Amino acid sequence: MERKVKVKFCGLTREEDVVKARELCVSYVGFVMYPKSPRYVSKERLKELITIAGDVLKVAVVVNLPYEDLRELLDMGVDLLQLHGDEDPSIAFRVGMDRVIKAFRVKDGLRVDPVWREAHAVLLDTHKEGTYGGTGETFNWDVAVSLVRQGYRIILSGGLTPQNVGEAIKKVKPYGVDVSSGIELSPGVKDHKKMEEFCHAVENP
Ligand SMILES: O=C(O)c1ccccc1N[C@@H]1O[C@H](COP(=O)(O)O)[C@@H](O)[C@H]1O
Repeated sequence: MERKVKVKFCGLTREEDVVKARELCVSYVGFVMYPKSPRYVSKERLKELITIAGDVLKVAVVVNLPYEDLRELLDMGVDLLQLHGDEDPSIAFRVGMDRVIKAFRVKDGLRVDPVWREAHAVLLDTHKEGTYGGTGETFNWDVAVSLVRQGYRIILSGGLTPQNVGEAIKKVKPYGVDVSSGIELSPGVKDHKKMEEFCHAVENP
């Protein structure tokens, strides 16, 4: 039997969007803890949002934070840390590899250290100079196909939308798919119709 592709909705900032995600096909909700992002949520806001996320896995998206801050996020009730910067495996081993989604911003010549196979998953996003994520742009999915074939548990991200996610799933066969700007009205404000359409497209690729 075909395995169901996991869905992660990322960059949530509003209660109503978390509630809507719970009602849909979503396994993970992500909150961006990077202060320069237009989708940034503070720790206080994170606390409020994770209390309404229910059984959905709660992911804190972070960029190059020190160990103490990562530990604090886990202690607050976050299930997984999405390391979206230039983090070294050593910090992931310190917090627990099974609590880590390691994000890579894909560009030519990307090399993934095999040690990241031990992480919960490897997330592939689009590389764009001057930004860490949320670009809304796709990358060459052949890179993802190759890593899936090498046995990595891949969450495909970067520019996914209700229109292209079916094609992406058929080509890459990822463990999961992740979307932020493709289901938005504006940065941090999700469009409930697009959220529904995204889930429909994942379930009917
Ligand atoms: O969204 C951001 O501003 C952001 C900032 C810093 C790190 C990651 C960020 N976003 C992540 O980027 C991917 C892809 O987003 P998109 O679908 O292409 O818009 C996703 O995991 C976001 O959480």
